[in-house]
Amino acid sequence: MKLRSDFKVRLGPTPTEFDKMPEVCRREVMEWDREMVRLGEALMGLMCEGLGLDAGRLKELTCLEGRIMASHYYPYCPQPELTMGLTPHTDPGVLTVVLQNQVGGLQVKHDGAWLDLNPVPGALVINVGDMLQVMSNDEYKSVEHRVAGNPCREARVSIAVFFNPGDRHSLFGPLPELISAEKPAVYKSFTFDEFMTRFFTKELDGKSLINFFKLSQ
Ligand SMILES: O=C(O)CCC(=O)C(=O)O
Ligand SMILES: [Fe+2]
Repeated sequence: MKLRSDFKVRLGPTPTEFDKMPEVCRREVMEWDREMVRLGEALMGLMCEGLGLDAGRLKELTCLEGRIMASHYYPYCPQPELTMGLTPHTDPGVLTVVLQNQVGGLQVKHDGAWLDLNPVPGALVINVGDMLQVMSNDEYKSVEHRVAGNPCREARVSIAVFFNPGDRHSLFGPLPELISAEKPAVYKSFTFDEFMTRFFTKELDGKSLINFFKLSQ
């Protein structure tokens, strides 16, 4: 049984051509993207400041540029306990912004337990992704999340925008400013291309991908 349908659009660094997008929503997608870039820049600035870095550090590293929008449609599921809307995973990129409708089902793992992220009208969910965990040298942790099977007669709809490094071929690793004798690098450096190749060849199971790039301590 198909649990959900997805609609994915590449927004950057090279956007999908306007006339290749479904006509019914192309203007809205472009407008949403413009707002997401503004929001992403503000969020990344705050995350940098939280690490004691210049507010523009992540932007300089092209982290605003690689954007993908994924819309998910989770239909009603008569036996939700037998299935999942989306299996547990962490998002591979830097940050993710998620808009969800009123149905609910998104859960995050906290202290080993799954907590419901009940929808709040007008609110967005912001996830820290694996690349931000790596670049922050474990100061920020990517969040494990999943979506339960939908028990409501109404469909669940969500729209995620993933912020990834636009530069897929340079090496990324813990930022040098955050490495010291007391806090040595936790991860080796790798390209985002290499990271995504591994992401797509493994089963999505929690945090195993990021662990692959850990240096043995
Ligand atoms: O549907 C959601 O709320 C979450 C989607 C998600 O986690 C993803 O696309 O990576
Ligand atoms: Fe996700």
